[in-house]
Amino acid sequence: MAKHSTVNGFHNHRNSAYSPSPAKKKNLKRRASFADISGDENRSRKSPKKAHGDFVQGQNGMRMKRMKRITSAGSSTMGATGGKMSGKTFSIQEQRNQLPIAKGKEALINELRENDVTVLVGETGSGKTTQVPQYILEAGLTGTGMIAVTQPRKVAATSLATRVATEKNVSVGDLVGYSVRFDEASSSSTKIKYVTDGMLIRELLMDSTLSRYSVIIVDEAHERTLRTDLLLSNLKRIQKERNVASGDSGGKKGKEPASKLNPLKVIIMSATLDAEKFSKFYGNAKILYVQGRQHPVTIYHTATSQPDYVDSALRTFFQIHTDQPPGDILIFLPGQEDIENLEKSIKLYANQLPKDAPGVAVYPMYAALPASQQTSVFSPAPQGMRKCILATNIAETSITIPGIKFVIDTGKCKEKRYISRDAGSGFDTLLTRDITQSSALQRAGRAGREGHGFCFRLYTEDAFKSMPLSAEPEIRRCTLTSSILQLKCLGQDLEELDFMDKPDPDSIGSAFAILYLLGAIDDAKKLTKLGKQMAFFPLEPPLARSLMASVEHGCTKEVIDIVSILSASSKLFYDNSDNRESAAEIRRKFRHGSGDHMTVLNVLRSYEEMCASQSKSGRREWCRSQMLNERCLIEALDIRAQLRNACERQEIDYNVTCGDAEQPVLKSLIRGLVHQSAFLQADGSYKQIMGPSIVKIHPGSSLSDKKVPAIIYDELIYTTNIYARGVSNNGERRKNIGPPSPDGLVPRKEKVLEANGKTILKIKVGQTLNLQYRGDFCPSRHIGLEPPLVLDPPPVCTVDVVDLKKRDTESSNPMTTESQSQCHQHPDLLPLPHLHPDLELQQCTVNPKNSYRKLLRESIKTRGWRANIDHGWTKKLETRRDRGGYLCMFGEQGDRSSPR
Ligand SMILES: Nc1ncnc2c1ncn2[C@@H]1O[C@H](COP(=O)(O)OP(=O)(O)OP(=O)(O)O)[C@@H](O)[C@H]1O
Repeated sequence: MAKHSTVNGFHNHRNSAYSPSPAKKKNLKRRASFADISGDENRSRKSPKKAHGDFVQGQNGMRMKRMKRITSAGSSTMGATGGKMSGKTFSIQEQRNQLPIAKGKEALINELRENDVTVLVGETGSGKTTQVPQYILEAGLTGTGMIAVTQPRKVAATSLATRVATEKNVSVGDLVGYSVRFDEASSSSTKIKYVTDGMLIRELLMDSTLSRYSVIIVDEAHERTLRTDLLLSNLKRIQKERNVASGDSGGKKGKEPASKLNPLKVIIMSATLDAEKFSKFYGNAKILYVQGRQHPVTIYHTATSQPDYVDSALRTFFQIHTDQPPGDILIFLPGQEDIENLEKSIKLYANQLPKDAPGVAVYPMYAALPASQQTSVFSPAPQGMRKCILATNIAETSITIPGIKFVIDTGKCKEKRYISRDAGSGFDTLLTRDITQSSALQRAGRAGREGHGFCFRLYTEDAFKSMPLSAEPEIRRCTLTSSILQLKCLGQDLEELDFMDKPDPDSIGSAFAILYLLGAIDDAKKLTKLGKQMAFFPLEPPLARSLMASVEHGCTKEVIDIVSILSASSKLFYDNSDNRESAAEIRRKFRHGSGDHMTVLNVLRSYEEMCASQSKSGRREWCRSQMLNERCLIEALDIRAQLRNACERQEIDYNVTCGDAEQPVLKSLIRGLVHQSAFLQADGSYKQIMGPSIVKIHPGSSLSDKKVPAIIYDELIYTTNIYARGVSNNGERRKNIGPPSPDGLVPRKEKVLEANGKTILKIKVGQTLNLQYRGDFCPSRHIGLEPPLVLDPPPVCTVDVVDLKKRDTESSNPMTTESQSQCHQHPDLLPLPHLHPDLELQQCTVNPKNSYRKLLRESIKTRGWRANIDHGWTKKLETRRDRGGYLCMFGEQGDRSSPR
């Protein structure tokens, strides 16, 4: 491979076997409690002193030299297996025995037996994920319980279960199974279950101590997904309940179980983990280290930085393809768009290669693709072709893709991030950014699974060194709505949980506001009956709320269809900027005037009609001709079956239909997407109801060429602009609202009160005031809880009046307890904000933005009202200092806009 030092200007800085980065080595030295189960005596002398626990010498330990010998022998004997089952089993067993972790098996088992919590660090490919569960099972550490191995991604969970089932010579779902969202393969004989971390969190709702499991292995913990963090926190709690009589376990085996519950062992694993941090979180748990990897990976860096990483990946690919021996290539790119572009270019240039050159089979791999298409990458390349997989970081951890010898790493990824802008009013979006050192090591680790591998990094070694060691935990950068709801069902408060890293108070405030709007919590932040029902469905809270609303509106059948499509992992309309217009033309017949939600319903209806008369190939052809993603439809039907099942258990009749009427469906959707609404501005753009962002309708939407007064949307994506995707018209809805009357929402006119010669106005204005949420945010006191249902009348019309003189008495509350509860039950209306008796009034000088003022003026004019809104009333805003974010505006008498 010396030749590679010139490829695309690459430097081979490490001609030796792949080794931990300098930063990682430094980390290892800092360890408090350290045991080397590889049994390398030389290393053991260098290891730092243990802080507690014994230093364990692997009984079957191996030395580095010996490992290298085994390594090279192994690389030449392994490969895609085939032939008879017995031969295959033998070869796989041989393969297992050669894994670095196998040499320390005895020592590892002893450590796991001794410790309730263990942090296990081992290089990629050392055998942690596939072997540790099997060792535990073989050693009888599980008792009658099961072993759960968590994975951040579905594809990893399913492919690992398949691999380990093969190693055990059983079918998937038998001794070895998996459970991922909307898919499960397990039975009463399952002892090892690969699960996504999200699924285990869901299991907590049913069984708060996860009593079915004796061992829970949290794999790839370095990714620090939100769910992993929730799990880590809960596992700590569960161990306290299950393992020890009282106090902190300190990661040590409890002597006296507190109850009859079986004790739980927790193992935290990764190749690139800040082991000390995890150890500390679990009371200085034991850290074990597996030295070595089965096959070396040679890493190359570019001599200069490569700003056009797609072009650079293209050139590197063809240099490998034309110069290097057989072996498949895995290219890491940030997202779908880059993958599609590179796929096109590779196919184009591959056609121009000399006739005798091997062909190229390109496979894209990203989360939005259907599961079956994702798993097709595991099949061998067609005869005489080189497989080229273009993947996002979905392929970064845990998985072994047979045949991969070369990895090209662009050094970029997309990261979900909460765009806060103004606190509490942001949204999650995917942003392209540089990867971390952890990711780079994981990506390199995908080569060298079956033999010597090579990784070409499209960035310099200096760039690698300047990357952060690991990513910011998701809990610090994403919305917390779903997690808070799930925790509420467990009787837990996110703010009070013991996390490795505390979540951001602004994100917590925003999540509470949304849950309150959805009716999942009340104004004391208590879980409502409705919230509990919502959490029962494996859906994001907004979609779960829409489903619940459909019961009231008599359209459960239609809403389940729509949310099933929205919950599928791939997109129904699979197009890009090149074919968008032609695709829109072809799909015109499905288009519904109210927007994308009814449009997808039309598609699903047509698909089902067509399915009744068509064969499998006929269906595929129909979808192809309509430019529809059949995988999404198939998955949606599967999800629908599960949602119907869940409905049955909740005693909800999922067959209730509204026929062709769209209003009930839209009403239900609006109820769930209440916080994802925007209204038209004079310049044709849309302004968020909750939040200050200006958004445009995505060009792929059926409403992109329309200007409706208000919209709801499924998601916002952030590119050159902020685009709303999955858009429907919220306008029809407004006509139905009318003046808020019975149900305790007394018409405002009658609520005009005077206090000390002043008319006191309470105005709900949405979050346009840039108010800050705080950790102890109380939604009902928040002026920003304006449901879009009251868009018309526009925001100024939602003026409510509060008698400040009476604010200390119960009657001052514009909503009595009774009326509040009525409101909660009312499908269309939410309680008006009200003054709380213990509210201390403060003044602050937050003014609405000019744009808001302009909007008010226009709104008032439209309704034929008189108002002098530039004067006076915007000047004062009541707020409570420690809470921020409330409340009332005052105006001099006469300032108030009032109906004619
Ligand atoms: N599906 C598979 N097909 C072929 N070989 C596999 C497969 N899965 C695992 N292996 C083999 O087992 C080895 C160990 O895999 P395992 O997933 O246990 O490693 P690991 O230490 O958990 O590493 P990582 O953190 O990178 O997943 C791989 O390097 C590969 O040789």
